[in-house]
Amino acid sequence: MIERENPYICGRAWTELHMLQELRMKNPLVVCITNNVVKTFTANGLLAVGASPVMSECVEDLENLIVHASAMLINIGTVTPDKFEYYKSALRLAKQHRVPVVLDPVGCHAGSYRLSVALDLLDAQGISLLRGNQSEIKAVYAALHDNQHESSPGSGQGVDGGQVDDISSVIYNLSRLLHCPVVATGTLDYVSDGTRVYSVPHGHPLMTSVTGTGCLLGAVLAAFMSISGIFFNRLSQAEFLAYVLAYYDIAGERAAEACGMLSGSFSTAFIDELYTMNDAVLNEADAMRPVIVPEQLKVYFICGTQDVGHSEDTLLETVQAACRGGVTCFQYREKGDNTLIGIDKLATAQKLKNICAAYNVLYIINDDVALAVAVGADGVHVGQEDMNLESVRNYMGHKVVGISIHSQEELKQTDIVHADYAGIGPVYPTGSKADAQALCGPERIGELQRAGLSLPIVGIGGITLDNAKEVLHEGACGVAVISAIAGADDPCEAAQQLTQIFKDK
Ligand SMILES: Nc1ncnc2c1ncn2[C@@H]1O[C@H](COP(=O)(O)OP(=O)(O)OP(=O)(O)O)[C@@H](O)[C@H]1O
Ligand SMILES: Cc1ncsc1CCO
Ligand SMILES: [Mg+2]
Repeated sequence: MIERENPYICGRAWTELHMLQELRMKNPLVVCITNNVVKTFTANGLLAVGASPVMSECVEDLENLIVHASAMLINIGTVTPDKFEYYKSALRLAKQHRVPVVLDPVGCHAGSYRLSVALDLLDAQGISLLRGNQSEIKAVYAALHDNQHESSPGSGQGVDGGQVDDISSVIYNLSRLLHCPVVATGTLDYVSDGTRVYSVPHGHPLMTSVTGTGCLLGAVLAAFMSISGIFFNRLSQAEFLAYVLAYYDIAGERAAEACGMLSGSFSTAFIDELYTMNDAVLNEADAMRPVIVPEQLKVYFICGTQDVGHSEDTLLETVQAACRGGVTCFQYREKGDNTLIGIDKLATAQKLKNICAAYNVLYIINDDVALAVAVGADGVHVGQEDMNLESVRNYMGHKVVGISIHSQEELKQTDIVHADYAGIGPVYPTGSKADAQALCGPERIGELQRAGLSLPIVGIGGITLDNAKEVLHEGACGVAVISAIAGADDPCEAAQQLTQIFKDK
């Protein structure tokens, strides 16, 4: 986290994260129902992190343990029909006792029996987090999304996986389908809570040269799930999990150095690093990076009190209705005469954050970087006239940064590496922006892409149900609207109709 004074929090800065300290203080009991290959490594790894492991193999035993359990891991690595029955009973017991469960669908890309086991467990609705390598996660998504699993012959691979091209979209969509966060590991790790997506640029290839680093990660994530609640006023679920991944992967990097790059010694060195690491590493490192997937930008609603008769109540009602209608992203933009400032703006921004959180809607603040940091928004959107992009990135850290671009000249002047998505417009005439630039038409989107703009793009300005499709056909991932929703008689219905254009695109 960045240490910097913020006018909205009266000179206070972010305090440090103490995730490891909390975990070690709690010393959570993690019940592991795991495969025969990795039991000792998993138990030693959990002890090194500061959790208390117990491996359990039958319901009679689990009925006693569950009363004291803080978390559970179900890893299907050496599944048998009998064990499958046990997993189902374990899941039922965990649900009864409100114990969070991490599912590791080991090898489900390699064999259809494993896949059907993983799908049945997910179908039972008690899984709190799904963690697999990228190939496993992709197999689960393909089965649920395309109904492919019955005929799938398997990949012909072992339990290890490869890289998957569109893995960030896969985990975002899968997390929304399953209503639980999803972690996919590989060269980069990815996590989504169905609202945000982060990549974690850490780890070491040696982590794949010993078996069980993924399996242990599932157990470590389970341990951290047991303390996640105390961080939710500061971190989203996705950020919390990304910090756990960063901790784990940085331990892998340090272990690779320490063991002289030898795979046999790596396991021991890795346990040592998990044991000696402290919270300082999370407060300094480039722990995670934001990822914007096209689906997050589909229907992007922008609103402030100026758009709804200067009434805070109407603003909150309108945003709630839009969220109910299915918008994927909301930007709080308070701009113009007689709009909210200072403490009033802060209070409204906080209420809007709570509404977005309740509906899995990405929450972005317009222009006001300090406000975005103060309320812990998911990101900020800035124009060409605002703070320069590199400063915005430094201030926002791993949060999303959006930038408005109107022309090729502006694209050339923009330090685009610091942005995560671009807003392009005005594509059509609009009455919602007093200082709007010259009309650029939807063609500008394709033109800027051909000129090298590779960020996800949202079109903006005068977009309605009637012209929205042209904007998508030009290459935008989504449409940003103000009046099409805020000015509608029924904002919920207006939002719903805009989401429909993606169904028959
Ligand atoms: N090429 C790589 N470079 C850096 N780190 C990697 C690489 N591949 C995997 N990792 C790290 O290794 C750990 C395990 O991920 P992996 O995807 O190998 O899991 P897995 O296949 O389920 O492992 P297993 O089933 O053997 O336990 C993660 O922390 C991940 O970040
Ligand atoms: C190698 C292997 N086979 C089944 S489980 C397992 C451990 C890594 O997932
Ligand atoms: Mg695995």
